[in-house]
Amino acid sequence: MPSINKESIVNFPNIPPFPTDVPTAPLLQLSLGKLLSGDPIEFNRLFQASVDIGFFYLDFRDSELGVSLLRDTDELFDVGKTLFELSLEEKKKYDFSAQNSYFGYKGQGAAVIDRDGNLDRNEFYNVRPMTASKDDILGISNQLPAPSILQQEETRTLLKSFMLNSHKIVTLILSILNDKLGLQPNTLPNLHRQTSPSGDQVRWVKAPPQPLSNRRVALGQHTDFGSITVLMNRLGGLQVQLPATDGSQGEWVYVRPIPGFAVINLGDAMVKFTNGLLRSNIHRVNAPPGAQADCTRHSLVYFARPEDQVILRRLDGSNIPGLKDVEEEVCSKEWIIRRALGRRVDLGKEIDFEKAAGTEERSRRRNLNLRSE
Ligand SMILES: O=C(O)CCC(=O)C(=O)O
Ligand SMILES: [Fe+2]
Repeated sequence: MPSINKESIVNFPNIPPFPTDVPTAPLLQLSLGKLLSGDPIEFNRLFQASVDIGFFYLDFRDSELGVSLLRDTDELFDVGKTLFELSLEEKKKYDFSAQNSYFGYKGQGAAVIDRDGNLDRNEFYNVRPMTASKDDILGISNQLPAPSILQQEETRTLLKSFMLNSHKIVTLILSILNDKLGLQPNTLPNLHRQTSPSGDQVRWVKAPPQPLSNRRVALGQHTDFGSITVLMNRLGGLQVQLPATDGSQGEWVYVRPIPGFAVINLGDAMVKFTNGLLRSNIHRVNAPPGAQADCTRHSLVYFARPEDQVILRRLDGSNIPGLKDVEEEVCSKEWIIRRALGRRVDLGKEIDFEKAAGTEERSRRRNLNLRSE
């Protein structure tokens, strides 16, 4: 058993407890240690969670890989706090959306979150991938300017470690799903090589406390546009929409952050690769519940997305349902740009809310693959 000496692995320091009287999502808690050791029961649970809701907890405490990620997460939370403390004027220098890039900074209120035109209430900072072969966190294609904290050697080493280790987890999950889907060996991992250009990124999210009289959703409901998301949360606020069983709107429930665990979810690419067998569930970030609402909420996310040129369409696996309709031919890069920038209000373009949508309609439909128990 790896040694655990960081307090945040046992509890989250300096934040009020998550309340006990709000509805929470009954997500499966999987063990990274068991997945790494090839436990077939844990493989089955992973597949089931991916079909049923597309969200699960992953216990990072029981393997060296997981503990290393928890340590990096603690330090990267601190980097994120310092990063967002820069002046707005400075941060805006790193907003590259006008260049059709979704890397860098997104200010609060830069995107619409619903059809009524309400604006988001959080800042993002997205960094480019670190590849195993190229020693540059800020680009495997063209390098973007970055604030000095991200250029420091220490931060780069930390980001490199976090990206490489997160991607190991992503590759493990993809290989397990690959085999359950009856795909040729390594089909899914080979569409996500960290050495190729892709939309992989690390994101820091910051949402300040909202005014008492007007607390609402900060990050609008969405499905993630990539393949696998590794999310590190401390404060509540994340909510998933449970699959509805009777055609009505599913209930919104909180995902309670658990110390030592990541929240993993599947994105649109997995829906498209499997013709809807796997689920990319709708989620959003609401004001944190109870006393937590008075705190500033930070989160750290690793997004793994298919390589830029990969076409998002059904893969030929023996357990993947056949197609009834003709599929749209869209590559990963185009899909990500459409989704990531399609709801930005600061680009001088008219917003077509529906056009920037993902696989929500599929997620909203009752998943016919749901077990009947
Ligand atoms: O901050 C969170 O908990 C979730 C963020 C999220 O869903 C996203 O960035 O796609
Ligand atoms: Fe998300």
